[in-house]
This record gives sequence, C-alpha cells and structure tokens, in this order.
Amino acid sequence: MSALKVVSSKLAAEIDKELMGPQIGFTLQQLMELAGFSVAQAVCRQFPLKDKTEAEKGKHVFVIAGPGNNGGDGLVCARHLKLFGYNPIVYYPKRSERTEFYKQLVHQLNFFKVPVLSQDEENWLEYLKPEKTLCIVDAIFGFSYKPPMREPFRSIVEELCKLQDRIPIVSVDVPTGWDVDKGPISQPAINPAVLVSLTVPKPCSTYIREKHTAHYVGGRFIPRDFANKYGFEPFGYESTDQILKL
Ligand SMILES: NC(=O)C1=CN([C@@H]2O[C@H](COP(=O)(O)OP(=O)(O)OC[C@H]3O[C@@H](n4cnc5c(N)ncnc54)[C@H](O)[C@@H]3O)[C@@H](O)[C@H]2O)[C@H](O)CC1
Ligand SMILES: [K+]
Repeated sequence: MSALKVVSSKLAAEIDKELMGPQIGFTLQQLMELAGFSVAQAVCRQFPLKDKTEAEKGKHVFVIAGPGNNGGDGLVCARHLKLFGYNPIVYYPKRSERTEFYKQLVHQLNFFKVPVLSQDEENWLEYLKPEKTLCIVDAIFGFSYKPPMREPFRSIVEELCKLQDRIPIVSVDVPTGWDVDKGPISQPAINPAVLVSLTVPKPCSTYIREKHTAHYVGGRFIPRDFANKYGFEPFGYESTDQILKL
C-alpha cells in the first residue's frame, strides 16, 4: 500500500455534510458540477485528442451513469467532454427521481446534442467496441454502494468486466463494485485504467494496482484549513487545473 492521503467513507460523508451544511452552504449542484468537470479534465489528460487522426477523434466516450450522485457526476462530465471536443454517449438506465435536477442534467445533454440512450436500450453493448470507443466512464456507483449489486447494474458491470482489458475504464471516485474502505471484496467489480478520486482519495484507492491504474484527484473545492481539520494537506494542483495526477 502507498502512503497516500486517504479519508474513510465515514469522514468523506462528514466532509460532504459540512460542505453542504448551513455554515458553508455549497449546494450539491455546485459540487457535482466541479466533480464532473474534473473527471472530464482527467479524460482529456489521459486520452488527449491532439495529434490524433480524425478516426480516433471520432471515437465515443461511453459514459455509464448510475442512479445516485456518482451518476450525476457522469452526466456533468459528458457535457464538458462535448465542449472539449470529444464524442460522448450516455447510458443512464435507472434515472433518479430524487430531484428535478437530474432531469435538468439530461435536458442539458439534449441541448448539447449528446446522445442519451433510452433507459431500456437493449443494444448498448453495440457502442462498446475497441475500434469505436476511446474509453468508458464508470459513473455507476460511488461511496454509497453496498453489495450485493442489484440488476440492471449487475449484468452491466459483468459485461464491462469482460471488456475492460480492451477498452480503458475511467472510474469516478470509487471503482464500481468496490467497497469504499476495503476495495474489491465482492464481484462484480471494475478494474479501472484510471481512477479519479473526488475531494480526497478514499481508502479503497490504496488497492489499485499502481502500474495498471493512473490515479488522479479532482474536485478542487476546499481550502487548506478545512482539509487540515479533516487530517490531510491540500493537493498541489497546478495553476487553474481541476485535477492532479498522484
Ligand atoms: N464531495 C464530493 O466529493 C462529491 C461527490 N459526489 C459524488 O457523489 C457520490 C456519492 O453519491 P451518493 O448518491 O451518496 O451514492 P452513489 O452514487 O454511490 O450510489 C447511491 C445509489 O446507488 C444505489 N445502490 C447502492 N447500492 C446498490 C446495490 N448494491 N445495487 C444497486 N443499487 C445500489 C442506491 O440505491 C442509490 O440510488 C460520490 O462517490 C461522488 O462521486 C457528488 O457529486 C458531490 C460532491
Ligand atoms: K464509479
């Protein structure tokens, strides 16, 4: 295990609660926008379009969004990827009814002409071919996932596991199927090529295989004294970057 700065799931939840509490007053929408923006930046850093052929530039970034806030990060990420010149496609099989906000994120994707597959799209795997797909963004589950995985996500993640050696997967905050503290202790579980930890890495990130997985931190929205209060130093982001490769 590396000497990475990590915070437990319990502490991560407390950080979120305080950031969105009455004293600080961030809204979920604000944090999600910055989180999704960071993930889009990490995709650009890892898979730059510069010097790529037109065929490679036309490849899809396949974003799979889950039912909670991790999925929301994915929806935001897809919108920014489109602005950055990528060709995202979104699969959002179980849509959150929690707030109007999720519907608004989908409307925004329509406005940006980002295809959002129908909820019962049976042929979603057709979009996942190494020759057509640049990478997959795994925004299925984050720090609130509790096994065992229920359908339709179990079948989806099983399919992704079969493809992950041929198409790189970028996991948002926590690789889907991993326990946020203990890592890949149950199946199915994604083995990502890239992990983008948000705010601060969670303990599961110490179980990534360092040679196999590029690790970024993103979600640059806390000041030094707040980080120190939760036992870690702020990350050394450069200039206006929203991500830092660890
Ligand atoms: N401060 C930050 O770092 C921010 C992080 N954000 C992202 O939010 C997620 C955590 O979001 P939350 O809504 O709490 O949970 P999840 O998205 O992980 O999942 C909840 C969702 O999943 C369903 N579910 C749970 N277990 C199962 C299962 N076994 N089978 C099927 N479905 C399951 C559950 O019912 C819910 O619907 C964090 O990781 C970040 O990515 C925010 O963007 C804000 C800023
Ligand atoms: K994820």
